[in-house]
Amino acid sequence: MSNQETTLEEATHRINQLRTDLIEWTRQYYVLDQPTVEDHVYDESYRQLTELEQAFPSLVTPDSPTQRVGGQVLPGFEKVTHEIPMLSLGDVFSIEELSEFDQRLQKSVESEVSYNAELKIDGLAISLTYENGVFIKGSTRGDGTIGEDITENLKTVKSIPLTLTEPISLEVRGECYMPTKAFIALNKRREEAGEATFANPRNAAAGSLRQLNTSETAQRQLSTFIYYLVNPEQLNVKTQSEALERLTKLGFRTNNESRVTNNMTEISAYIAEYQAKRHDLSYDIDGIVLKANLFAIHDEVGNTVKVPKWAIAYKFPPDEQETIVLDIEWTV
Ligand SMILES: CC(C)(C)c1nc(N2CCN(c3ncccn3)CC2)c2cc(C(N)=O)c(N)nc2n1
Repeated sequence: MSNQETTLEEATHRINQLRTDLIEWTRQYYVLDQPTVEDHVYDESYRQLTELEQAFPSLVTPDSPTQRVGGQVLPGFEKVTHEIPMLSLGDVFSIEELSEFDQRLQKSVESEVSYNAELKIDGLAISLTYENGVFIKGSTRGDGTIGEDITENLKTVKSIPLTLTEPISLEVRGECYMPTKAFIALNKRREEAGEATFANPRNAAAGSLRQLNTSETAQRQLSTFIYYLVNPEQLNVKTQSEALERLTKLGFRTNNESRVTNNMTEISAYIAEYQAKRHDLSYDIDGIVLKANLFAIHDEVGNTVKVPKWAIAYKFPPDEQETIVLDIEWTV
């Protein structure tokens, strides 16, 4: 059927169906890592949606997948103030130090402290704000109080939902990262083009989000793991593990390897498991993050100026690969 014969009503119906399908297929592929349609099916629907939106521009919506390709060259990035500061994390480098942290925390609260153990993704911390379920602002952590508005770049990151499954207003925080495969391919392209390569995926992710040409960001295959719900009481969520489940239901990509641990034995087992599995993952991690699971404990112990007293990062020792590289650089 050629466009001039398509009435506005038919186009509206067709565009709505195409957009709904493409949003769901994007979620399955980029959020759940469980695609259900072949690429050519996705591509054909995407082509039809683009064609119809060009013929009927009034029918384009902010959450249409066609709005994710970027294409603007931004003059710069506005500053954003984080109303609730993005804290840093204290870190420890041994099980003994971790145990001291655990004992200190256990002593300072009545109840038994269980922790939500999470992989520490080696990316860039971001904040995402939604109003009535629509993505309206995304920013970098910056110095924790002032970050940069990178909304247009984050719209090109396919695992970030442009609309939530519920029309609620909230802020979430997480890590934006470049999967190892994308990092290797990017550095290969840059090397072939005679450009400088990135030292590691974290730098590559940071460089990709700082691109003023948003279509360049769109090609960098960035992904996200969301790990923090600001104001969990607003959603009547009591623990970190529950918050992650809620974030997943809302449409965010969360990391499946998180686990509630009830004592140092379980924590040590989690650390050993992921120190061994570290290089089998499709992304870089540099340790694990332990958070008191009950939010009531967060309120009870509070934060210091920079870091929460209810969370700690355990950093893995640099593995032999990193030290060898260091040696080579050192000798050179
Ligand atoms: C919400 C809290 C503060 C407990 C928190 N803070 C984090 N970070 C703070 C320090 N950050 C930071 N970044 C740059 C400079 C200083 N600090 C980078 C994020 C977390 C990072 C990860 C991760 N990487 O996978 C994670 N699973 N949970 C986190 N949770």
